[in-house]
Amino acid sequence: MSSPIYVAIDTPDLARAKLLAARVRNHVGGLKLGLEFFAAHGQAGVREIAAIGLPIFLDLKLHDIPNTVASAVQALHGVAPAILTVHAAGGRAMMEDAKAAAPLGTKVVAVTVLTSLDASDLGSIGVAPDTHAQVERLTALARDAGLDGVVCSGNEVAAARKLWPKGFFVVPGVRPAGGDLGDQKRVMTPRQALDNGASILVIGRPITKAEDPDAAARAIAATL
Ligand SMILES: O=c1ccn([C@@H]2O[C@H](COP(=O)(O)O)[C@@H](O)[C@H]2O)c(=O)[nH]1
Repeated sequence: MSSPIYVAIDTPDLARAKLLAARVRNHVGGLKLGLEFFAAHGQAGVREIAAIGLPIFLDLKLHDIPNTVASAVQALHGVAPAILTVHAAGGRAMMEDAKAAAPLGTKVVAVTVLTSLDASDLGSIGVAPDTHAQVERLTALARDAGLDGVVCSGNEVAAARKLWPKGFFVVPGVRPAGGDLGDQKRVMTPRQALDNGASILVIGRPITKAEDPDAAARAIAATL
């Protein structure tokens, strides 16, 4: 079985992205490319990283009116990522149209509550300050819209899976015990996140900022 670890290759530097991907490729299950990389290198860059041979998770977190999101998803057929993200807050119609426009075989998953937010952040944007309730609400919406799964933190993944036993659960905000949190607020260790029901773990800086990224990836994999 392949590793549940997807490494977030968050850099606008193509040469560094390729180097990081090559260094970790034997210890992880996939590579995640996000806004930082896509804004700098677009689909041509995604194809260069995909050539390494691991599944690509394209984390664009699309959030717009349904027609715009569906057109953007349609335009991604040239790279056909294994996983693609939209924001659940875009609503049911947006998620339905995104899934309908996606290439066959691409899992479309919805971001519920960003792992960089806590209850008081939700309050500050006019949402009831309860991250669990908001994740549950948006998980049910994504399920009913026909998506493949959701993104949430390890704190909510067990409750989300209860609502959607066959869903695909992506968990970022993953830190080895005692690791630097950076801007993440809802975090969990890799082992705990898997035990709680994560399908895959997204791990960036604990690997990419380590002095020896392959050793860091190996060490995390050994805890699973
Ligand atoms: O809620 C979310 C959704 C996506 N992410 C992304 O995951 C990685 C995490 O990187 P770390 O360096 O391990 O913190 C990053 O690419 C985010 O864009 C998230 O963190 N939380």
